[in-house]
Amino acid sequence: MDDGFGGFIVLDGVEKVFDVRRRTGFLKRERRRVRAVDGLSFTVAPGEMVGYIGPNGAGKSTTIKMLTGILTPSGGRVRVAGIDPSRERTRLAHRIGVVFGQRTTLWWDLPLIDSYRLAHRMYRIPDARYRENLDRCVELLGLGALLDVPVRQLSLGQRMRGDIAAALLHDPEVLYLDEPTIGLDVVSKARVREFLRELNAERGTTVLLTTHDLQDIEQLCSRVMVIDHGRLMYDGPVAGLHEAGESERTLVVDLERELPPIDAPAPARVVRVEGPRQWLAFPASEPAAGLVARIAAAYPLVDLSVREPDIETVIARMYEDRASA
Ligand SMILES: Nc1ncnc2c1ncn2[C@@H]1O[C@H](COP(=O)(O)OP(=O)(O)OP(=O)(O)O)[C@@H](O)[C@H]1O
Repeated sequence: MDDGFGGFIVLDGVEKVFDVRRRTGFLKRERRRVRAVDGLSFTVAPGEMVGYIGPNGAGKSTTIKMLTGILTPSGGRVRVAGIDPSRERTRLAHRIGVVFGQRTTLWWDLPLIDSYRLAHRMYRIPDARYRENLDRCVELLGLGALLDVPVRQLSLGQRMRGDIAAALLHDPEVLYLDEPTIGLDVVSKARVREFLRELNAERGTTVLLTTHDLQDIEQLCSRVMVIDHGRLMYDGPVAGLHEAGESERTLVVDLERELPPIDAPAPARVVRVEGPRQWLAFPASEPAAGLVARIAAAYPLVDLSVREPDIETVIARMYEDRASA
């Protein structure tokens, strides 16, 4: 639903200030105001899948909490599906799903299926709809063999898939994901990403994704927002983020023997040599294939891998660029 302001999720000049009291002596207390979100405005259209990233303490969780109605903004206006989250938290709960990678909403000592049965009753999901959604999640997330296993016995990847299913049984139109791939192995990450891609494509679910893993964003989102000190620093395509931060990937090359630094075509260049291993930096916006082919043709190559830039580095470089502009 559009609320007349051109978005499904709308933030307009939103602020959140925390009053923090700190003990500084026997009877002394110091009051400090933390401006966690500082005049934040953005809109997300229905069906968009948007990355929401920033360094630690940037204000991401505070934003998500205001979007779910857990926290009330100190100023400005928030609307999700036309609903003011802090005023109508319960009504909104039927329209949104939330997954926190670091916490589970599942019942720890009970078999996985019991948490789903509870959600069925709590959200008053019609029986046929519940069955259909459960079957779909079980199939796509590979939960079949896990339904009767107590949650505490699940691996992190299994638990995360279980949590994602729990957030989707009531057919939410919006899904907030906070670090959904944190701590997962490569296979589990790929499975979670594939599922989210399908969910977004087939159901048109609007997704707001918070993560420290740049690959989550690159593989899932066409748009990314960067927040720092509670303010929006960047809002645009993922490729533009690399350009804005001039971020670089690293090609790690293992040669048969120790050799002088590889003669790489600019702007790629060797940044480190350790015995037969060499590290080459190259622009993240360019594919690695050409560089790899050139090196493979001219050098005795044993192995290679590509390392992605991390979000903190990309954002740090954005700052450097702005400071020197
Ligand atoms: N309940 C609270 N009381 C006081 N200060 C808070 C509270 N919640 C958050 N803050 C402060 O607000 C700022 C933003 O925190 P927030 O948790 O939103 O950041 P974040 O971007 O989610 O960080 P991270 O990536 O570490 O989770 C931080 O300075 C944090 O210490």
